[in-house]
Amino acid sequence: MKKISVLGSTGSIGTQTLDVVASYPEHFQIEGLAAGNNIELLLRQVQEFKPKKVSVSTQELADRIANDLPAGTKLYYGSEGMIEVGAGSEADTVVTAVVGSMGLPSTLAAIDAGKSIGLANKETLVTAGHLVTARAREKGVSLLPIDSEHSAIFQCLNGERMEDIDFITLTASGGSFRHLSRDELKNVTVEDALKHPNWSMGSKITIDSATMVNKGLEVIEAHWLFGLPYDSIKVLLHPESIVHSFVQFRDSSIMAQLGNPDMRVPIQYALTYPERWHSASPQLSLAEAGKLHFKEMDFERFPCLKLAYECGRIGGTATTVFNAANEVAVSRFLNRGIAFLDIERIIEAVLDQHESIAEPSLETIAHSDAWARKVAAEI
Ligand SMILES: NC(=O)C1=CN([C@@H]2O[C@H](COP(=O)(O)OP(=O)(O)OC[C@H]3O[C@@H](n4cnc5c(N)ncnc54)[C@H](OP(=O)(O)O)[C@@H]3O)[C@@H](O)[C@H]2O)C=CC1
Ligand SMILES: CC(=O)[C@@H](O)[C@H](O)COP(=O)(O)O
Ligand SMILES: [Mn+2]
Repeated sequence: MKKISVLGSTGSIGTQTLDVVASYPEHFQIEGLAAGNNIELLLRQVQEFKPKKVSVSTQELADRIANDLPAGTKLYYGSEGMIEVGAGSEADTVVTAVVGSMGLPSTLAAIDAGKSIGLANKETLVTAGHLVTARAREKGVSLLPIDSEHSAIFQCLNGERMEDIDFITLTASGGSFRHLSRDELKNVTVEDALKHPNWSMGSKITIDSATMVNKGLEVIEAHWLFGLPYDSIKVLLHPESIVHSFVQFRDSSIMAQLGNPDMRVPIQYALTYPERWHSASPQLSLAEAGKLHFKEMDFERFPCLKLAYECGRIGGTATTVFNAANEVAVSRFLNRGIAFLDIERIIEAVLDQHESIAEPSLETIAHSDAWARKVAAEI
């Protein structure tokens, strides 16, 4: 029996993780569930999966559900609550499915407690990749990628030697506005931005996909997960999202991982690795897919990707600030406070005011993250 805790159980990745768990009740057991504000869904999950520990974002929400929990379920709240549900549980694997750099403390705590990490929360690696990967190495803890592109690369690298890699390529759908010119982006709406062509995901990552920040975050995520220099990480437009990513080796072979756009596949792989179990996800038919398309990335059309590479190459707190400025800008856009193109304008303006600090401590990262959020909120 594999014991699992899910941080962000009520979100897109969280609910799909529980779908996978529910399809193998004899092999998986839920130890802990952490949600933000969606207490109705959390309570339904508690009834179904009977976790020993649950957490919500605030004390007020905890008070509201305290009497609705079964006697054996312990209740926590806030950042400490998430740590309790992950690191403080009996789980073997903690799935990090919250959004944003707020997932960093609970991820680090879970690593310190020796838990395997099913890593969806890419912002933690962008914010503090050197600390997360160093701690995981020190503790002998696996960081198993859930992000579809990174799961693909991880699968392609199985049994391979790093010195045989020429480069890896992350595929990008192009997002909701891939058919629009930069001029046409001026007046796009939040509703249109939230219509991803291939994937059904949470709102923040869907906006990141439209700005191409998501691919930028993923380039930095790949740098930390696979230890590759930025020159060896490429991005290619692939509108169908069927080839999830690929590796090009020095003997001119390419290894790719393909499948329908369905996150239950990489989630399940992270939970069953190194085994492969039957999946409820429909098999991909290449005959039905017919043609697959690929196109070079246009960095002028998608300047946020260029910015992400620049920050990655600078290193230190540059990526922390890139991520934090983006989180604030996306939230302002989703709240209808700014226009779509203001997202990239804000990220750029915050970065212009930042001098990167190399090899930052956790304290320096927290300080840079907070500084970037304050500046991004006031632009
Ligand atoms: N969705 C996808 O297909 C993919 C997502 N990812 C990454 O996975 C992560 C999760 O994304 P996604 O599932 O789309 O996001 P969602 O917005 O769908 O879900 C976010 C989850 O985080 C919870 N949460 C928010 N604030 C808090 C808080 N203060 N305390 C505790 N929990 C909180 C939410 O709770 P509540 O709803 O209860 O408020 C929810 O459960 C992101 O880092 C994303 O980049 C990566 C690849 C694919
Ligand atoms: C499902 C997943 O992994 C997302 O990160 C997805 O990749 C978003 O799609 P694009 O960023 O390619 O539009
Ligand atoms: Mn992805």
